Amino acid sequence: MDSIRFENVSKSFGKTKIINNLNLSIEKGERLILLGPSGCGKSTILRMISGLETITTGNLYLNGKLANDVDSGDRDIAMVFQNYALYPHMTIEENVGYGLRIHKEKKDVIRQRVKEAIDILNLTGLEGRYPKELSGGQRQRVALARAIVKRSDFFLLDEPLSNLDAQLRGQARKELVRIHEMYGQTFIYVTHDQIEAMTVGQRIALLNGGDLQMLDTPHNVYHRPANIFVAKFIGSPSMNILTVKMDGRDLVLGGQRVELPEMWQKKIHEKEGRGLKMGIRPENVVFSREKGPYSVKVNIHYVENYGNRVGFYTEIDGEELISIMPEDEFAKGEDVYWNILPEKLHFFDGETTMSIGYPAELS
Ligand SMILES: Nc1ncnc2c1ncn2[C@@H]1O[C@H](COP(=O)(O)OP(=O)(O)OP(=O)(O)O)[C@@H](O)[C@H]1O
Repeated sequence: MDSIRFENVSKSFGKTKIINNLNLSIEKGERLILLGPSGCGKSTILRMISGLETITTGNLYLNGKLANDVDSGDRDIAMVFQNYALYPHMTIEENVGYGLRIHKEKKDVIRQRVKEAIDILNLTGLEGRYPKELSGGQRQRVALARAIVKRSDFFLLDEPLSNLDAQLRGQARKELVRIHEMYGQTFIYVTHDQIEAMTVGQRIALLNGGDLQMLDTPHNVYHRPANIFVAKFIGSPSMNILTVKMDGRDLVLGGQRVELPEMWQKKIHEKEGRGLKMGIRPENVVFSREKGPYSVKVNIHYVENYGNRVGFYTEIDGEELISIMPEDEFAKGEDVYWNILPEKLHFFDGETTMSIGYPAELS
């Protein structure tokens, strides 16, 4: 049975539609990420699950039961917010146990669960301090401890790491996965950080402008993007997208022709006549001084050294193409071959922007 199910759910504020006919089924115990640009409706979805926001049309089921009109307090939910929302006048221990006290749990149960949460989150020794006496990372762990003591079915996290610096975020990501593995609750995690999405998620729901763009594993979202939006949103620098044309058996780009292997010929010809966009990730763009079986000549316009790798920029018919390679091999102004790797290509319908799919040989 699914644990959370949105069925044709829309949400409007006044006349503005924020969520557009959402159908989304989240499995019990799953770690699902809601990812998308600012304002796409991630927090609104989380708030509808928690009952802090109403549903305009459609149905929401929690553990198989219609929950549209169930009060927030009657949904078995723990939430962690971006600003942690700790009570400043309560000690850490009091903050962590607060939800249990409100629910009138027995004193020894509260004591035991609070101790366990404080241990798990490495807060031992800080029990008597107040939130203002903690670092950002410690406060974030208190917010997590306060949520896990509730042992709720649903664990909702709204950008819980966004106030931490990059190093702490890396540690906290592992911490979150560890906690999920310990308790196995259904975990819904809102972020606009693609690294967090890729590393924490078992599945990612990628949204844009209130529409679900793709729901799949991090691997498939990265390697088999459903459309150009998904392809460009995930990955940094983002996927190169070039406007190309097929002429007979040849792919035409930058006035040059490359005969593609048979597997792509079939796939592309099924979709002919609608304009074609070709995608390739920067790490799969290989430049060389030697011509390969599928090559076009390009001129390097710009070189950027990132320390552990180097970005080479070129243009094809006015569209930018970036290559990320391990070594600083080529100079600005140099002509090189772009040796195209057919198994690393993506093709999209130029009108709908949807992926045309992949040859059977690559699936
Ligand atoms: N109570 C409200 N009244 C009117 N508009 C709202 C309300 N809450 C949210 N919105 C609007 O709904 C849209 C989606 O907001 P939401 O907070 O869900 O986005 P988000 O994807 O979580 O964004 P962010 O990553 O910036 O937090 C935004 O345009 C926002 O301005």
